[in-house]
Amino acid sequence: MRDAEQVWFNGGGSQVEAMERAGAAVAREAARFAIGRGILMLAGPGNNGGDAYVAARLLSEAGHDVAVAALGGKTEGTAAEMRMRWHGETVSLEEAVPRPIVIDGLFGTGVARELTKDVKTYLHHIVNNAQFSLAIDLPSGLETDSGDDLGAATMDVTVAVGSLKPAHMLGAGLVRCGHVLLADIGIPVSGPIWSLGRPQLSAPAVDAHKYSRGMVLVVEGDMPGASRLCARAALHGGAGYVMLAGTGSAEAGPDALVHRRVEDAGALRNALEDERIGAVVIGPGLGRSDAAHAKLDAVLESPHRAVIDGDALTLLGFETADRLSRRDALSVLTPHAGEFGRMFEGGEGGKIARTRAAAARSGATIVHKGPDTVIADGDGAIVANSGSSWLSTAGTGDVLAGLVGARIAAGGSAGQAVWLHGRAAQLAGPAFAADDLIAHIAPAMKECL
Ligand SMILES: NC(=O)C1=CN([C@@H]2O[C@H](COP(=O)(O)OP(=O)(O)OC[C@H]3O[C@@H](n4cnc5c(N)ncnc54)[C@H](O)[C@@H]3O)[C@@H](O)[C@H]2O)[C@@H](O)CC1
Ligand SMILES: [K+]
Repeated sequence: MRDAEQVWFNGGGSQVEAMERAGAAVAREAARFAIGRGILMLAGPGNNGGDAYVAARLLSEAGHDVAVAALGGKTEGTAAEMRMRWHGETVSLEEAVPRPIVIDGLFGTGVARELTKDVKTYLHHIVNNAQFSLAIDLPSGLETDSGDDLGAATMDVTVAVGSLKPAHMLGAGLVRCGHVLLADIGIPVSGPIWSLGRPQLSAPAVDAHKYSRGMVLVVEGDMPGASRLCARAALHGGAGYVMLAGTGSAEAGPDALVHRRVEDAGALRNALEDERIGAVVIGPGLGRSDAAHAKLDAVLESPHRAVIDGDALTLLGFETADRLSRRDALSVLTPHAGEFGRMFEGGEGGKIARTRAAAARSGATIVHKGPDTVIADGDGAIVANSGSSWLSTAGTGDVLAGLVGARIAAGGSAGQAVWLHGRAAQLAGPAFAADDLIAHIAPAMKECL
């Protein structure tokens, strides 16, 4: 957004015009919710406050009852001009009395440090005593690139100005923002970071056969249930052929699943010689024995696309970037936060920046899981909000790994798998077990055809 604004200013756009548009967008949304109730507008010293003064003026002109509570200190630049154009009631934040509607324009993308105790106390008191709260651009006290909480209050609605910022989809922002509305202010925005939308998929071609649909080999581990969940998800994720390669202890599950006896890494290497394989999945229930390690080596040394999950990520540890950057074929890693930390310790910035850096170092696509899943590769990042907090149950990661295998074997993307997984969870409703999730993948896919 910062870059987009700069380009727009260079092309003759003015700060005043941008702020008028932002304030107008906020006033439009606020009016829909206010329905005649009194409005308290909180205004800070920067441009977020500038937006607030514009919105206060426009709402007041439209007949709303508006008071402004201004943060002490000097207002600068365009915001100062907008403050001068506001002729209504203004009190200090300390003096402000809560009103039914609160609009928070204290700080936006410019918040640079923890809110002071005083500001935080007043802000929370006012928001908690309002019937409805709306944040301009971001809840004040939410760090824009990481979603870190620097003292923000939880809002009902946040009007994102011009584009979504990472904090609308990451970390504490998931709770603090409430419902996010995106207001177009006529400034074109583009960049390498996206939010995940519903993918467009197509039905198999008329001449499709099981191998052209994508063959997925799932390496069975010490916990056969996990491998089986993964393989079943791959079947329902659209793969044409799914083979579970192991010692047969997982021999159960749908008859469509092909079991191949693979005792050790040597046998796995033989199985991996099949050129028809579209993707290999290793990690779900794999275990961390020497035998598991040897199987992982066999997969990494194969020329196939690979999905690396669970124990396989822990086995790789700090060698991940080194080993994966030597692979020619696509590798997709699906770590949760703990596994990510064991592979790529440290790293600067928020989840998006850290995941992009790890993708650049390893050459892999990284699906950094959580309620704010970040999918990064060399081209950029896509952020996905999970779809359902009920996904926080054992086995859902195995299902995702199988789905990623199915989609990349079919020439699709990890993002498709993440979307299908989240949507299947929504369709499954509350308190599902990972097994049940699989039955909802096909209905989720139907929405993409
Ligand atoms: N640049 C533009 O022309 C546009 C900016 N827009 C608005 O401008 C916002 C960004 O404006 P700014 O960059 O001025 O930044 P903000 O208005 O978010 O905040 C910056 C100000 O807050 C102070 N500050 C930061 N953290 C603080 C803390 N913890 N305690 C006390 N003071 C603190 C800073 O010293 C600075 O004065 C966006 O979020 C959006 O609302 C919109 O008007 C659209 C156009
Ligand atoms: K704000």
